[in-house]
Amino acid sequence: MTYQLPTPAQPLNIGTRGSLLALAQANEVRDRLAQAFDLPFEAFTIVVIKTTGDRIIDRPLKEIGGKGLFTREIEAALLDGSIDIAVHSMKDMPTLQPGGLVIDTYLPREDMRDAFISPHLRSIADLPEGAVVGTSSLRRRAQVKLRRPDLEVVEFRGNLQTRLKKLEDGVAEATFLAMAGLNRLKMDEVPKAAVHTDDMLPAIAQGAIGIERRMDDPRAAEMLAAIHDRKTGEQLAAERAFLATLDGSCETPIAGLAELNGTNMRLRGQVLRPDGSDAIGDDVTCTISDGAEAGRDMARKLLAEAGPGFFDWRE
Ligand SMILES: NCc1[nH]cc(CCC(=O)O)c1CC(=O)O
Repeated sequence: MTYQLPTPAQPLNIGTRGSLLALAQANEVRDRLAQAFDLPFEAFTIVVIKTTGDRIIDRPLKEIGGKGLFTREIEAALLDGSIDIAVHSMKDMPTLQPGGLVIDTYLPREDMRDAFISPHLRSIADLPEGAVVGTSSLRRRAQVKLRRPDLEVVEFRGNLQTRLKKLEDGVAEATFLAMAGLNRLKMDEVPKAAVHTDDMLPAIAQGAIGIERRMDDPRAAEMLAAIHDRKTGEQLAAERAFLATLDGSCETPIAGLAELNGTNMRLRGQVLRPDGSDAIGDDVTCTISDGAEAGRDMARKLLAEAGPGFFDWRE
C-alpha cells in the first residue's frame, strides 16, 4: 500500500442507501476491506444517505422517472468528499457515471436469478388461470405476460417486508424478487423458488454489487483493487455494454446475462414490448475479452430487429 490507510481517527467513509439490503451490502464491503488490509472495523464509517427514490414511495418508479433516482444524492456526497466510496446494487445503476466518478470494483456476484415468491405455489406454471401477480419491475411484468397472457399484473412497490405482507393479505398470489437480495439478507423463511434463466432472463447486473469512487482518489483505487472480483467485472462489462447501446431507461423492459465458461462467455439478451405481447432475444458465445463488443453487437442487432415503436405501450 502506497498510501496512508484509514484509521479510527480518520476513517474511510462508505456511503450507502439505508434499506436493510443496502446496509448488508455496505457491511460486506467494510468486512472485505478490513480483512484485506488487517484494519479494525472502526477504520470505516458507514454513512447512510437518503435518495429521491427512497423518499417517494407512493408512486410507480416509472412515473417519477429519470435516471439515477437512487444514486444522485450518493454521487453528490462522493463528489463533495463527504464519503470516499459508495456501495451500489449494480442493477440499479445507470450505465454512465457523472464526470469524476468511476465504478471499476465488483464483489463476487450472488445468485443472479429471480425468485418466484408465493405462500403456496412453486412456479409461474402453477398459477391458476387469471391469477394476480404483483411486481413493480417492467421487465418482470413483460416477461410474465409473454409467458402467461392470462395473468393480471398489479403494481407492487415497497421493501421486501411490505411486499411479503401484501402476499399474506392476498393482494396477489405471487411476486418476484431477486434471489441475491433474499440470500444477502439470509431470508431463508421466505417461500421462494429460483426461476430458471431460460424462463426469466434476469435484469442486467442482477446480483452484483459495485463500488463507486472518485477517479482522482488513488488510495480508494488501490484499496478497492484488493477486493475486486475479476469474473464479475467481465460479466458486467458485457451486460452493461449491451444495456448502454440499447440506451435502456427504466421504462424499457430489458434482460441480459453473461456467463463464463473457461475462456468463453455466453451472452444472452432480450428486449420485450412493455405489455409482453412480443420479445426479441439473442444468445451468443464469444471469448471473454470480446464480451463488451459482443454486448454492443447484440444490442444493435436487437434494435434493428425491433424497429421503431417496439417499446411503445400498446394497451
Ligand atoms: N430494484 C431494486 C433492487 N435492486 C437490487 C435488488 C436485489 C439485489 C440484486 O439484484 O443485487 C433489488 C430488489 C429485487 O429486485 O428484488
